[in-house]
Amino acid sequence: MKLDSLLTKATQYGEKTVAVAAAEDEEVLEAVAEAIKLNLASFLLFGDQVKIREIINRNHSAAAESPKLEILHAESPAYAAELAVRAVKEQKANVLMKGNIPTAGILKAVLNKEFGLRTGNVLSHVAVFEVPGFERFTIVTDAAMNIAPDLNQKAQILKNAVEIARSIGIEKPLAAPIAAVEVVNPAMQATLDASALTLMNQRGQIKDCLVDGPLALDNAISFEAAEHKGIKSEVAGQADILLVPTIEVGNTLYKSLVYFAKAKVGAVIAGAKAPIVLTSRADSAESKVYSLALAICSAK
Ligand SMILES: CCCC(=O)SCCNC(=O)CCNC(=O)[C@H](O)C(C)(C)COP(=O)(O)OP(=O)(O)OC[C@H]1O[C@@H](n2cnc3c(N)ncnc32)[C@H](O)[C@@H]1OP(=O)(O)O
Repeated sequence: MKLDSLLTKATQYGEKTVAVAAAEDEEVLEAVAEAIKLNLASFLLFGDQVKIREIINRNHSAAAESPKLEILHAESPAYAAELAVRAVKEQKANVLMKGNIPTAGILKAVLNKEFGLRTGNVLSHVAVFEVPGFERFTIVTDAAMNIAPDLNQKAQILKNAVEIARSIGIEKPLAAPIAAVEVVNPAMQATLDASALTLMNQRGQIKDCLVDGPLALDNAISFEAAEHKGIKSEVAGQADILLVPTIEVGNTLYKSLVYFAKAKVGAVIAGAKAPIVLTSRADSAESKVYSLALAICSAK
């Protein structure tokens, strides 16, 4: 499947609004202008209004006059994050997007007890990849938020990924909890958690997906590798979701796919009251637009 299909899908959800925190950022505004051109959403831009206006007038004259764009001044990036988060909480916007503010800064606003977007669930990062040579999407979680999740957190991270998969048309995703080996080794916590998640799925504690693990990365995505090991599994060789054991594994896999495999990616933080787009400077403008499309598809 192609990430371009999400651009079409995202336009079919009626008018959605994205609140951008600290929007005074060249790359973020490039993605906003492109999203407006594609008719993906309307935008509330919180931040330094002089800088925002200057960037838009200089680089995006078509978007400058668009009724889909509103600029709301905030004295500091932290205050812009608070205002953007509040706009989502008050349902003036359906999606939150990070601008020129550190990741930890916006996540702290999202987790704020008074005005944040907590639901009681674990929030987690879900990345959807279009990998050259692979027909299906590959979903990696969690590459960017939860550092070393325990079993309970992994179960919730998986549920978040299943929701995202279903929002883009994968009705019953196949999920592989990834470890270094495909057998249970009591010395490797990832294999113990993977087998518990598999049983939780069989007992109906994790729904709307098929979980089988532990699987090593090769058995999860390659039929040949799985066959070579004699693994009998409905997930092996065709996993839609790769649930990684730690942020280091996920982050390295994410960056390997982008830099070595030239994969395209869109990603969101799921599990909050609304999806959150956390782009970084290193992301391409295309990737930022895919992330916006993914967030719009998964917004309630
Ligand atoms: C893949 C490309 C993009 C990247 O490379 S991004 C770079 C890598 N990512 C990162 O550096 C972020 C890694 N994560 C973190 O730094 C931290 O976990 C994070 C998200 C900032 C939260 O840290 P802190 O603000 O210090 O939070 P804390 O642990 O003190 O907890 C404060 C309250 O928030 C809650 N919380 C933290 N993480 C949560 C989660 N995932 N889901 C739901 N709730 C969560 C936590 O339970 C705590 O609640 P309470 O105050 O005890 O009620």
